[in-house]
Amino acid sequence: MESAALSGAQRALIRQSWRRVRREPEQHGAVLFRRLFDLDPDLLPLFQYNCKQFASPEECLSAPEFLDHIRKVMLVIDAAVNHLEDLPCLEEYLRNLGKKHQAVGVKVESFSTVGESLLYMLENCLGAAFCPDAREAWTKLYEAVVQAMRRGWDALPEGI
Ligand code: HEM
Repeated sequence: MESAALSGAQRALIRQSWRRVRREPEQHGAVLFRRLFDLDPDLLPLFQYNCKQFASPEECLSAPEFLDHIRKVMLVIDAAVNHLEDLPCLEEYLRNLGKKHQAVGVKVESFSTVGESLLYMLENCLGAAFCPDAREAWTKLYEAVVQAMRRGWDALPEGI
């Protein structure tokens, strides 16, 4: 993972903004996923627990299993923020996470929409404090995370 791309100032901006978000991960994670389903409603059917499909984003957003997924996503972002100086130590975990998402039918392109939703959530939570420099720093960090997950897709043999 390319950690060199993040400057010291960018790492500071990321840590500072995440301090506000991490206080209420479920609430902010729900803003992220509500936005995701607004931008791409076709992602809803990918979330099925015990083979049951959700009838609406609202139903999904109130299911305990999905709330667990929200917590898992926020924990991965938290881990990235806690390892800004050493992102490569997350490489193997993220590559495997990418593989798992491919296995449940996620398309790698959908992670761009997740990125847009993440920026939306940060703006929603931080307001004016989410300045253009902070947006750029978060965009770089998210890209590094997705690049590592993408390598999980690339790692699979063809035809699987
Ligand atoms: C298009 C967006 C996404 C979809 C459709 C999706 C879907 C899923 C599904 C169906 C599962 C398995 C069931 C579950 O554990 O709830 C899962 C697991 C998981 N997802 Fe996602 N996910 C998405 C984005 C993300 C992102 C952005 C992250 C973190 C950066 C993430 C982190 C995780 C984690 C940590 C697990 C548990 C993996 C394990 O069991 O080891 N997901 N995801």
